Amino acid sequence: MACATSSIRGGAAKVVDCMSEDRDRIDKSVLDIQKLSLSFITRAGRVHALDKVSLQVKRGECVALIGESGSGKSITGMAVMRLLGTNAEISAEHMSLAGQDILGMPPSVLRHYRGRRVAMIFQNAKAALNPIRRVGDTLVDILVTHAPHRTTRAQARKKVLEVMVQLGIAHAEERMAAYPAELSGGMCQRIMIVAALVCEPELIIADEPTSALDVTTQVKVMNLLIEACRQRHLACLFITHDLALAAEHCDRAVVMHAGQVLEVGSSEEVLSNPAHPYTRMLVAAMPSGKSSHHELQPMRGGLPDLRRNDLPACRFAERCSRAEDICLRVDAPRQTVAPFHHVSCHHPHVS
Ligand SMILES: Nc1ncnc2c1ncn2[C@@H]1O[C@H](COP(=O)(O)OP(=O)(O)OP(=O)(O)O)[C@@H](O)[C@H]1O
Repeated sequence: MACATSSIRGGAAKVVDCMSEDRDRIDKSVLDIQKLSLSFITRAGRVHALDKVSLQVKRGECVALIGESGSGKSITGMAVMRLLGTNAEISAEHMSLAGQDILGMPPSVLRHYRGRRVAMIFQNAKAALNPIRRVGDTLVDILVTHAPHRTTRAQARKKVLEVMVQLGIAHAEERMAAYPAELSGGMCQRIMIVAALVCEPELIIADEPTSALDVTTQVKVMNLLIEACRQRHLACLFITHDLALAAEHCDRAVVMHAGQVLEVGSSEEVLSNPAHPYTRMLVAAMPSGKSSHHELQPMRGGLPDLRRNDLPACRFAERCSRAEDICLRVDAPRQTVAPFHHVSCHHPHVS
C-alpha cells in the first residue's frame, strides 16, 4: 500500500489519510518518521533544511541524533513537537507517535500532545524556566495542565515531589521553593528532567541537554536522564554533536549531515565501524580514543548553503573524497552493511 504524503504549512494543518505499507515497523516504534522534508521560507530565499529524513525510536530505546552544527538535528526535534514557526513548510510520507499521525493533529489535540505525550528538554534550562515563579509552582502548573486526569494542585505537588525523590534530587522541598536564579545550571537541568517526566510521556526529546554544563555535572545529569528513561521504558531521542556521549549512553545512532540522514545503526557499530565517509570523518575528528592531538583529523570543508537550489543529491558529495558524478545527481541508495546497520551512500566503506 502506498502512503500518502501529509503536509502542513506554518500553523495550519491539513489532515491527510496516511496508510503504511510496513505495519510491523509502526507497531514497534513509538516515533516513526518516514521521508520528512522541511524548508523555511525566508527573505533570503528558501532554506532546504531537511531532505527525506527517516528515523524510528522504539519504546525503551535511546537513539542519538548526531551531526555537526546546522545539520538539522534540532529542527527534526521541533518538527516532532510541531513547534516550528509559520515560515516552515513540512511534508512527510509518514510521521507518527504510537501510530497517531503527528502532522494531521489539530491544535486542540496538539495542546495535550506536547508535554503529556512528548516532552522536550532544551540546552539552556535556566532560560526555559520562568524566572519569576518558584520552580515547584512551574512543575505543578505543568502537571495540572497536562495530566491525563483532573489533578488538583495538592495532588500535583505530591506527584512532583515523588518524581524528584525517585530521581535522587536532595532537599526536594527546598528546591521547589527556589527561583531558577537561585539554583545551579545542573540543578535547573534536573528540574527540567522532572518537568519532562512528571506527565509520564511516551517520548522524550533531549536537545543537547548537558552541553551548557561543566564536565562533572554533565556526566551526573546525563546518567540521571538515561537511567530515568530506562527505568520507565521510555523512548528517548537524544540530540547531540558529542559522539562519545552518544556511544556511551545511546542504543542506536542516526548520523545527519545538511538535513539528510546518512547512516543508522547501533551506536557501537556506527562509531567503531563507520560506513559513510562523513561518519568516518566525524569519528576521525573525535578527541576521545586518540593518544595525541596529532591523530585528530580536522573536518574537511563545511556544510553547503541550504538556500541553494542546486544542492547535490548527496549533500556531502562536495566534501567527500570518494564522490563521483552519480553522487551529485542521484539520491544515494540505502544499503545494509550489517544487521540493523544502514548507510545511504553510493560508495560506502564496507569491510
Ligand atoms: N526559522 C528558521 N528559518 C530559517 N532557517 C532555519 C530556521 N531554523 C533553522 N534553520 C536552519 O536549518 C538548519 C538546521 O538547523 P538546526 O538548528 O536544526 O541545526 P542543528 O543540527 O541542531 O545545529 P546545532 O547543533 O548548532 O543546534 C540550519 O541551516 C539553520 O540555519
